[in-house]
Amino acid sequence: MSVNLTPEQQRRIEENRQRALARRAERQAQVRPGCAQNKHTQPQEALQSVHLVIWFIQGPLVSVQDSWAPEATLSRASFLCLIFILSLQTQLIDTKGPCIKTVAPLSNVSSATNSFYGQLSKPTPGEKRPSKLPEAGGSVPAKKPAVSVKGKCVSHSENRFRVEVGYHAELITVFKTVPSKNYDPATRMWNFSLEDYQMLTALAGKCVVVSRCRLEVDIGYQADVIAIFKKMPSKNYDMKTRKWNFLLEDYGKLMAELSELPAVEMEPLPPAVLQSFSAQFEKSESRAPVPPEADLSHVDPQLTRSLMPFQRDGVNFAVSREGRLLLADDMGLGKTVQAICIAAYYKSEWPLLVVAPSSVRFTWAEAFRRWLPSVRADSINVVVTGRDSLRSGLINIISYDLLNRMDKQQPSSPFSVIIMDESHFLKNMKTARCRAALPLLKTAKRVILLSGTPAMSRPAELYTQILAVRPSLFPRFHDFGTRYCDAKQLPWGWDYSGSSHLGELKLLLEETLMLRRLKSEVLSQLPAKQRKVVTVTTDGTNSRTKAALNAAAKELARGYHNKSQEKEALLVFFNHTAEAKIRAIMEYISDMLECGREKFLVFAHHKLVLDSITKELAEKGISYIRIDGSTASAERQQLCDRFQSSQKSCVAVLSVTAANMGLTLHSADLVVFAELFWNPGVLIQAEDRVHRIGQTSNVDIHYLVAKGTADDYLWPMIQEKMNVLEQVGLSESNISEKAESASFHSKVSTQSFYHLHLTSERLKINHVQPARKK
Ligand SMILES: Nc1ncnc2c1ncn2[C@@H]1O[C@H](COP(=O)(O)OP(=O)(O)OP(=O)(O)O)[C@@H](O)[C@H]1O
Repeated sequence: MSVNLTPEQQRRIEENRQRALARRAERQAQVRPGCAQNKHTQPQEALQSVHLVIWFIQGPLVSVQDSWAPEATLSRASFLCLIFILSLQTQLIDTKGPCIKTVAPLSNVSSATNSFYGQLSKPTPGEKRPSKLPEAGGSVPAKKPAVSVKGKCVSHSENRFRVEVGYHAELITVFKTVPSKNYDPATRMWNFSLEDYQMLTALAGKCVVVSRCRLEVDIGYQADVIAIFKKMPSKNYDMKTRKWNFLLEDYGKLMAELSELPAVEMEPLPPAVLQSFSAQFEKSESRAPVPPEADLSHVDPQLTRSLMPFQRDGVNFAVSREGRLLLADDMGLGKTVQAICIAAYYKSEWPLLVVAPSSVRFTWAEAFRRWLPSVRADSINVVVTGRDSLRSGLINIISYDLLNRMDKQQPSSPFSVIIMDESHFLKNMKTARCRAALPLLKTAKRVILLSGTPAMSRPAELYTQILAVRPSLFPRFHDFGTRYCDAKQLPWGWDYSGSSHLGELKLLLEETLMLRRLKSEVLSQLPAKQRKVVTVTTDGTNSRTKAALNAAAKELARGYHNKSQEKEALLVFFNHTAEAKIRAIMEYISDMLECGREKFLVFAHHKLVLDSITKELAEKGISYIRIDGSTASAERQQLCDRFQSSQKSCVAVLSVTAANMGLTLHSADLVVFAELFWNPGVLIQAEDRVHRIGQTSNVDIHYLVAKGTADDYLWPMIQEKMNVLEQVGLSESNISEKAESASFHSKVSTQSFYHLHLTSERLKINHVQPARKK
């Protein structure tokens, strides 16, 4: 519950604050006589400054932002359980050195809305800080490092709070400057009036880039701050976000002015942002310059003539970035052909290395033969075993896993042009494949990363790809993690699994290294994709399976402290779910065939499910292809060709993990997900085997979801991850939000009946049959 401060209380707070500031200025002048007149003299013994940061950790107790606003609604109770960090500037005294002017920005302040900086660390009103324009890799006023002391603010008595913190001499000096100070010998702690709370704290804020040319300031209310905002030529107040935004070219001026305010601490933009938008800080332009047309006269005309206009733009972008980019076009937009053209532009620097998932190595060889007929077929070397040479061809194609083994044989890399297909394979720095690939990428002059889903679940997965293309942007993962992964320090270490400032990350990637076009943007003629969630039941499964399913559900529901135990329990539940869903899956497939859907894809995860489907299709005499982890790379293309050219009913039974990429199966227009998978990127990739260049019909995607199974956990998890990817521009649409919903009840159930809330006109016609009740 919050209690509004009366205007009188607010006035008194402000008066107290001003009085305290004046007293402090006076005292400093006494302690450092030279300093008052001459800012470049420093006292011998006085403490320079103390920097106080307070973190609210108990959200429900306090309206954090309000707590520093003059019209604050600050709860008295909110002082309970406040955690603060006292950061002491430990600059030592040097008679000849300059007086303190600036304070280091605290790197551990997590957000503008929940942190306070101590005004006592600030220059006194008479002191001036140097105002600087941003420099690449630097920030606005340089500040000295601070040391943090952790403690708590706790309710002491009515209208008073006490600070629970270990002994710190400098801190005590600060406490003694607070007008309402009182030392309680019983608790052996200092306590203060609530009215002096603001004296100990300061308003913290930060800038976030919100468009190519504008930044937004995230800060609480303070009249002086608003006055500065209003002075900025490019000021704009966004009524929706209730925040002020400015052109990037005003950033230096804005920061310099804000740094003059004693009770305000602004966190500067990260160096990577300053570096990426450096031209924008000079003069902000809303439109990115169009890359000049690259001279492709030396590339095979067969290839250049076939490029679609957006693909040609992709090549121009790559050349304008000197052959280093992450091409993140939607699946099926022809990244392969663009990559081949970009690599061909740099042919004088070959041999070329292509690293790809093992399942698509031969597809790549085929693509080179098709698009670059000028390269002799025998100069294309597909590495198949660890004993093969990696350097024998002009074009060398190898899988990620083999690369790891080859890397040990061949210490120095001869490759200056490298294509990394499905570059999200590099998402985990700790994996052997990533460790093998990064040194190669480091020495290569041209780095062409391809992925329709560069991050499958969270922003942290982008880091290695950014490092590969632009190593100078975030040399340290932690810097990336604190800004974009909502890094949190937990008792066992840092957690980077979150996400933050996603809009800025998207802009930064687009500005520097990533090109991503969506099908909806560039292929207006490509038909729509319609998703439907079909609820199936597990009725009719045998009692043993049901019992196992229920036991697994209970096990998961009991709650875990440990994430890995919880994951394990979910996996067990997922396994039992597979078995419990088999009957419903089979009925759904039969129904699709019965109602005239002749060709479609069925994705499943468990071998048991894949086996059951193929067994039943074989028994019914329905033609099918199957691609799973055991299918040889060379055989996959033949199976796809068979499916693509088949004129009669044919079902492609595919493993969601082994067949979600590198395949073109657009002769079908329906994809059924018999099982879910926790990684939304994998699901979208799988969908796009059908929704790609060459598709002429609307595409239907059906997700079979069973209530009371692991799907209840997986579906929301997928949705949540999808939301994050959508914000960073790496997913066109949220699977579940845009999906229509339908229910499909098993025929064998005691209540079995067709209850399909059908959405597609075609299905409606086929399914409007008398309800088949038992
Ligand atoms: N300019 C073009 N002319 C003719 N066919 C093209 C062209 N560009 C792409 N295609 C065809 O479109 C299909 C999809 O291309 P490709 O496999 O390169 O897409 P992708 O973006 O790499 O997809 P994924 O991310 O799913 O691997 C392929 O069959 C390819 O041959």
